[in-house]
Amino acid sequence: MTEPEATPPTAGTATDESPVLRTEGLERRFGGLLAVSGVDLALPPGRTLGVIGPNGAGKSTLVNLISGHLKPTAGTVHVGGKDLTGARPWRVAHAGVARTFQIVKPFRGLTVADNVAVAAMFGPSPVRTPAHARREAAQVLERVGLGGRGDVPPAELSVADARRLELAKALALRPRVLLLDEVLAGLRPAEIDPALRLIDELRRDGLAVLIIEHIIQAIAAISDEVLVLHHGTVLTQGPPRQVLSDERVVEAYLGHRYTRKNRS
Ligand SMILES: Nc1ncnc2c1ncn2[C@@H]1O[C@H](COP(=O)(O)OP(=O)(O)OP(=O)(O)O)[C@@H](O)[C@H]1O
Repeated sequence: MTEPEATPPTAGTATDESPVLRTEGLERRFGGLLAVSGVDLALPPGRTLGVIGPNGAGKSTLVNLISGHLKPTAGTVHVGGKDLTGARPWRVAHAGVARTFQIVKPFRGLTVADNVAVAAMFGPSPVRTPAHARREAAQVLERVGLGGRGDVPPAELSVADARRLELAKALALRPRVLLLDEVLAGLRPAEIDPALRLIDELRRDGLAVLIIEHIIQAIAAISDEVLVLHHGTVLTQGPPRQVLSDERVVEAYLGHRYTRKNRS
């Protein structure tokens, strides 16, 4: 019998790496409502998972269960092989998971740079001096395109810059997993492409990215896989092209206007 020809590994992909984030049977009930039910996901470093679904599908609840802002009623969350099911947010952050919030949450009394420096000081690495934290903050602000805005109060930022600050605070924690909850919301069309490029650069640097987003073209452009939530359960998961043409996804979420527009 002849041996099958070996297929060389694809450069730059991380499919063979073990997942840095894994959930199994994740569930959250609110009284009689099953907001999230039986969600299994496995996200390796250097990959982006897009999470989509109708309003109320359970997307933010899923992120809150991973980040420790909500406790699951069943199931598990592992980060880097460590069981963090039901752990508090600071423990999850120390294990390398950072997140942004749908509604931005800066410390209003601090400058933009100090908001990021505070995040840097609470990161998983050993205690840093304020001067060190400020230097890190300056680097992160540069990276997200807020280099010249460190001295202003967050209230003076535009919607796009406020979202950049939210991302900078997450990155200052030096995470391995980045959870992005609608970071593109409120951005003007011209601001979306640079934001997507930045997220993709972070993925190429080795971060595992989970992004919730309603802008389907954006999700399709940057996700390696798309997971569709519907009534709290996974309707389907797979490569963007396959998922976005799935009749069940069209029926439950996208609508036929989307498919007609994208076929023409
Ligand atoms: N703290 C809570 N208490 C009770 N019900 C909640 C709570 N948080 C969320 N829910 C309910 O759980 C379900 C899932 O909500 P979730 O916010 O996760 O949906 P979503 O997919 O993020 O929606 P959207 O796209 O509108 O942000 C909804 O029915 C919501 O009303």
